[in-house]
Amino acid sequence: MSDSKLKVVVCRDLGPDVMPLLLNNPRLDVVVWPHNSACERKWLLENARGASGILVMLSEKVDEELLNAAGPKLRVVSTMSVGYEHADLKALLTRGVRFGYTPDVLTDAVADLSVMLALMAGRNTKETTEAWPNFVWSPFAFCGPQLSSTPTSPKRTAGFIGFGRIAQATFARLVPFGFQHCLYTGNAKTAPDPAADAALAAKYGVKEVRRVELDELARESDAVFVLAPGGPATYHIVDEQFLRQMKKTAVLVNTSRGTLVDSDALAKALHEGWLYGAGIDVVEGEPQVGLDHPLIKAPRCVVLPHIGSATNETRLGMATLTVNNLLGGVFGEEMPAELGTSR
Ligand SMILES: O=CC(=O)O
Repeated sequence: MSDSKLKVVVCRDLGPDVMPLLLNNPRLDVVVWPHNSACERKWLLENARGASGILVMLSEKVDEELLNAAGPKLRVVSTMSVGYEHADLKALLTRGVRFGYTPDVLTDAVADLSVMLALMAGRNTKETTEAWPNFVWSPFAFCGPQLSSTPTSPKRTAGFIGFGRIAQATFARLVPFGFQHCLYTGNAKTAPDPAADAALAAKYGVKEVRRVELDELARESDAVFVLAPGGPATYHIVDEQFLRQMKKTAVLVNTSRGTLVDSDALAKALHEGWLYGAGIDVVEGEPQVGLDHPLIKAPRCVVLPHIGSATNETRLGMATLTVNNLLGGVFGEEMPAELGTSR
């Protein structure tokens, strides 16, 4: 490596549309993990030495060990994710290392998938897709609760654990399904704000947007969406007590982090019919999830392999933003989405 070039380490090849932004930059020496799999820790620690920038995925832990291995030239870590539980922000801050992430670009894709999972959970998708070749049609086979409101059951309430950008985009999609009530749990450190709730209700043209306690949300919601960040504060926030209070016709959707839902409790709830169904994009223990995982075996439970943002448009947007964050940090310029400054 020539001394005048800045070294950047990239933990996944981001493909022909995005990699040239790095590879064609004459001021950079680019080191890329050469396999289509999660980057090996040993390789990362060895190659990080002397790097000015590191581009990571959710699978790479950004901790003291990695920052020490990189050393004092490190200026920026850029993650291709909106979540950042894998990064030790205190350790980054102490060293003055900037951190980029990918908010906003994935909001619509994850909101789309959240609604899709709510529909799939109520319509027995797991059982129906496994029905052939022994399926015999009958009038009430596979019937489940309807997500949209009906003349005989007009009221629909959505409950959101976490009410950030993705949750609000999800609610906007549910309004045409007849959801006139929106309940959400807020950050315990901030006070409820009825005026802000009334403004949101007016924005969506619905009867109610209201911050509530977890118990009321469990009792009143027809569809519960888990959309809060992971970490110790939200660990198993959906537990047996929560699930026992849900309506028997309700569905639960988790598109945030597997750790928010107690998998054993949810499996038991589905086996015993405390709620109707579940749509899960993130599970505890991923990506090492075997067929013996309690949620894979649970009835009326659709489990996807963490594909919330997996559309062509969104993943390309995320990859481009991640690289632009890296470039901004490495060259001491503005980063389009720097944690702490971008929102
Ligand atoms: O889970 C996905 C992300 O954090 O981007």
